[in-house]
Amino acid sequence: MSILPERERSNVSPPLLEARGLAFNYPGTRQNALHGLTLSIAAGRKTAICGHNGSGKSTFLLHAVGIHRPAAGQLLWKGQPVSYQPSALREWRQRAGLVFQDPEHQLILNTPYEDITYGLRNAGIPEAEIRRRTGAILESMGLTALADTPIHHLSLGQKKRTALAGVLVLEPELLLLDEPTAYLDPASEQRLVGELDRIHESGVTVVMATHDTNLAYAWADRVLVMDGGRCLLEGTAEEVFGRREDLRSIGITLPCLLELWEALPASVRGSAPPPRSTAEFKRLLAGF
Ligand SMILES: Nc1ncnc2c1ncn2[C@@H]1O[C@H](COP(=O)(O)OP(=O)(O)OP(=O)(O)O)[C@@H](O)[C@H]1O
Repeated sequence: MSILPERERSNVSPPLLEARGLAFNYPGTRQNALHGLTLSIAAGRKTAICGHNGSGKSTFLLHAVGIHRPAAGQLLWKGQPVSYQPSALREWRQRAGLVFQDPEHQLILNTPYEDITYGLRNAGIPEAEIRRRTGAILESMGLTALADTPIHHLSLGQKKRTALAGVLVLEPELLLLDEPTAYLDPASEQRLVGELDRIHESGVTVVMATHDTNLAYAWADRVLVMDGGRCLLEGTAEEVFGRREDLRSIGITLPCLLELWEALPASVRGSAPPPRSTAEFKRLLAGF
């Protein structure tokens, strides 16, 4: 099956991050985790990367912050090939931050305060500035009261927010999150999505890898679909989720809202574009 990635059409400036033909396999494995992966992350947008287990989403994110290095192909940052020299890597990881799926893999110190300050100390930021930035990020993430609580006493949602704070405090241009809502209850998920929207509104480009097509459809303005280490579809949420047969053929479920919308008689749907949220759905139905 061949579904070619759609080209970025509207952006004249180069993408913030671009992967061209990346190939990668883990030591001791035969199958390529990335297999000619070509995709672009547009600056200033909210991008969701969808794909089922093992499609290569996490492996791409690890390339996006220079933790893995491709065996073939190239990564470009603002149109320039990235460098793997130690000083360039350090700078790259301040501009692009990754929040891991499991906060246990990210949080290494004893308390949120210690963990959040760790990255700033490594970056050589003066102590007064460390205190100012850490206080501000703890406040904005609702973690001030937990600043000195042992990490192992925090709930999963609090650990996830701490891991996110530790990345945000470095003021990245690009924030990447691997399955940020996994295992969160609906209220914690809603809170996290609200936080991601505020971060995006402050000018940060946000990318999340997720299995959850409902979330991707409601949240993202660009969606990429990966399968077998490649990017098969790339476009707006409407464009990508409009490719129903392509998605079904690789086992990706359509967002519930779209399924429901399509189940309505054409006379009810009229010419309105499909709703992106439950509230919008209700508003459209109330019009009939
Ligand atoms: N540390 C590792 N060692 C060996 N193989 C790995 C390792 N990590 C991932 N892989 C393999 O690489 C491929 C891509 O995995 P990856 O974790 O990138 O996919 P994913 O889309 O993020 O999956 P999931 O949604 O389950 O997290 C899979 O075949 C996986 O088994």
